[in-house]
Amino acid sequence: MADVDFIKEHLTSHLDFPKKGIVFLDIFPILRNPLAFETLITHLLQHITSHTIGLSPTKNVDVVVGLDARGFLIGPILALRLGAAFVPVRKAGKLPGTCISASYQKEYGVDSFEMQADAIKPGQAVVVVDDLLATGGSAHAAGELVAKQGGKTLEYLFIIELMFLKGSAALDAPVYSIVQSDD
Ligand SMILES: O=P(O)(O)OC[C@H]1O[C@H](OP(=O)(O)OP(=O)(O)O)[C@H](O)[C@@H]1O
Ligand SMILES: Nc1ncnc2[nH]cnc12
Repeated sequence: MADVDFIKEHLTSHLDFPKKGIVFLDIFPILRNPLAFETLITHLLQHITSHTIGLSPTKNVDVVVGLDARGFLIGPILALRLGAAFVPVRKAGKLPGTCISASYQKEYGVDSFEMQADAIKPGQAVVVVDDLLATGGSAHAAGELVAKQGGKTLEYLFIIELMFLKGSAALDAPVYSIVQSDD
């Protein structure tokens, strides 16, 4: 698809960042180009509204959950255009008020995520968005936080999926990624 190729052209890779042996895929060149950024957002919205299982003409996405930090660049825009709430999942210690937490292992370390305790209401339909799926640890922890509040994750959305890490196997809902990387 032309739009996928156009998005792909704006990804760059950085060997040995942030640690030796990691090939870091950078999405920021997409955001530097307004047409590429618009293409990305339109692609994801088109996917959500026409393919996300659990949606129908009468059933909408209630909440877009975005992961700290690069999920914050995409999630709020999707939420606004869908007429949905945006809820951040942040690294531990960054959110005020009562929070729920979940810890996770990622491609290069251990971390803990938090969500504000009243952010999602039982039964709400949720999509979780981030820039990249690696081991699935981060997205799994986010899904755990959604489930703890009684939300229903319909789908996990990413710009890039590192296929060799098989992160989608860790998740409790379908995964959609625009670009699949094998190395
Ligand atoms: O599937 P996983 O193995 O959990 O890895 C994916 C996560 O790793 C990266 O974020 P990172 O933890 O580097 O944090 P940052 O966004 O604050 O840089 C990326 O943006 C995802 O959130
Ligand atoms: N290889 C990678 N590139 C960018 N972000 C990542 N997060 C985890 N692994 C990553």
